[in-house]
Amino acid sequence: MNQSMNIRIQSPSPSLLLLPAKSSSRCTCPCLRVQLENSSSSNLSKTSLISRVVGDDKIGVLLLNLGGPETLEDVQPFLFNLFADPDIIRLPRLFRFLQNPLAKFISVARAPKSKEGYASIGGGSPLRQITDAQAEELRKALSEKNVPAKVYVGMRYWHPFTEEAIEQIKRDSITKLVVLPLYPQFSISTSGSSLRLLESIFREDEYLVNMQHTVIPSWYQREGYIKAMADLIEKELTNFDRLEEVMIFFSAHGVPLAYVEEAGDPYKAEMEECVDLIMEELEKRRINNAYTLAYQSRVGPVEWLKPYTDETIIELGRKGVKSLLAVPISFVSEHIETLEEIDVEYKELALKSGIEKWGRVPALGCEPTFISDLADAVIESLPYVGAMAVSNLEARQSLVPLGSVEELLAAYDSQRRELPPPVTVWEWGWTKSAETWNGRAAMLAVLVLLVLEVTTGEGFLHQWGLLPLFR
Ligand SMILES: C=CC1=C(C)c2cc3[nH]c(cc4nc(cc5[nH]c(cc1n2)c(C)c5CCC(=O)O)C(CCC(=O)O)=C4C)c(C)c3C=C
Ligand SMILES: [Fe+2]
Repeated sequence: MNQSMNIRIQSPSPSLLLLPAKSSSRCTCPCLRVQLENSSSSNLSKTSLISRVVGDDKIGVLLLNLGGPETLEDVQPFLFNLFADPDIIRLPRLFRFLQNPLAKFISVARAPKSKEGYASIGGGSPLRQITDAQAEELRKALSEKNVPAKVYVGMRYWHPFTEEAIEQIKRDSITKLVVLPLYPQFSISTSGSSLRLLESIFREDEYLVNMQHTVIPSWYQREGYIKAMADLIEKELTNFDRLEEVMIFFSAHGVPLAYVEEAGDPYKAEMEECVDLIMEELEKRRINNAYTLAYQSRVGPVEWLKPYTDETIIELGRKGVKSLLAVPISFVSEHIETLEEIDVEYKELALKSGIEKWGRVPALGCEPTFISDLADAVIESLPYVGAMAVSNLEARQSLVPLGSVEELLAAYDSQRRELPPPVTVWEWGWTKSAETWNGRAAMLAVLVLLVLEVTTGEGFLHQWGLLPLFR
């Protein structure tokens, strides 16, 4: 949808500038392009141009990520933070007051199963450690490209929280900031949620008003990233005896279907395009294997993006596929859903379903081609000085459809406003206020029942077999 998405969010103040993440090898980013074009006539080296862009500024890069529990005790509060996010559990405006009680309920109900998963991968998520390492490698890569920068990590649901990173950015007196979500593809539930939080922090902070900043909303189309993914797949294929018979199985984290179909989340379109680009790159290397894309890790009772990974594995086994290479595609670090769900659960399912040889491509982590490409993305997106930034922004806007992310978030919000409530009880009343109070009373009653169910282990959800849906 938005291969060259770039817009300026029209927020009160300050605005977040969203820039496209162009490929370094065919950089069309006007700010740098203008500079580089000028350079050939004035014989300035690329290095001195970059140092002119950087000037006396203190450059910061903020990596946004999900965060994960570091110990088993962290699991329930981490899940609470996740489910308390209105971009993860979407309640109609009338029922927003139930967001936290509901998050409490679901986090308590889900914690035992999640803890088992985290216990099986060593007692906690590796996400903080890996993201810190990526930040350090990115800092080094930027420094090698003559852009001295500090790189910060801001997690959405666990330490170091985005708020903590922002405080450090202020303490370090950063003057130019590039915001880089570590999700290759944009989803309302991941980058969207982090950017929404960031916008609310920026809006209320006087220091941040004066700091230039740009956002790279997604970067799945970058040549360096695509090549790095193709490299990993190519290497892993060599572990199979008859590599031309291996089915390349892209498994992406799912999102509820309504995000895409009703709220305009570009996630599915970006994911499909990303897979196509990787396969095109492999074809250039004469690797023409069959491939498929499916979605994993669904949570809760609603429909998610299909096909589901588990159902697809069973189907492939039934069709006689014998060798499968799983490729986690929506995330660039190892995490619970690669280490436990793919490596243990899906592998077991595949072997049971008749697949004889199973392989898995590792997550990118600190792979050098990838990190170097991220550094290029940052350099191409550096907020540029004063009026130049505005005129270049206008130039950029003429290259691409305007307002993609803004429209996306606006569409999402308006859809949320129009959503019918999850239960119809609030329509009992015959005045607005009666409706409101009827609704609140009914939801509270449901909550009390839910809490009783969780504490006693008995009740209507268990009877209807619904509780396991949260597990
Ligand atoms: C692109 C990646 C991700 C999308 C999209 C996404 C959406 C999404 N996730 C949940 C619920 C849970 N996610 C959990 C963990 C988790 N999610 C992602 C990535 C995406 N989520 C990662 C990388 C991780 C693992 C972090 C780690 O600790 O290693 C969890 C907790 C784990 C568990 O209990 O299974 C939940 C719950 C929803 C509801 C959602 C979209 C609405
Ligand atoms: Fe998730």
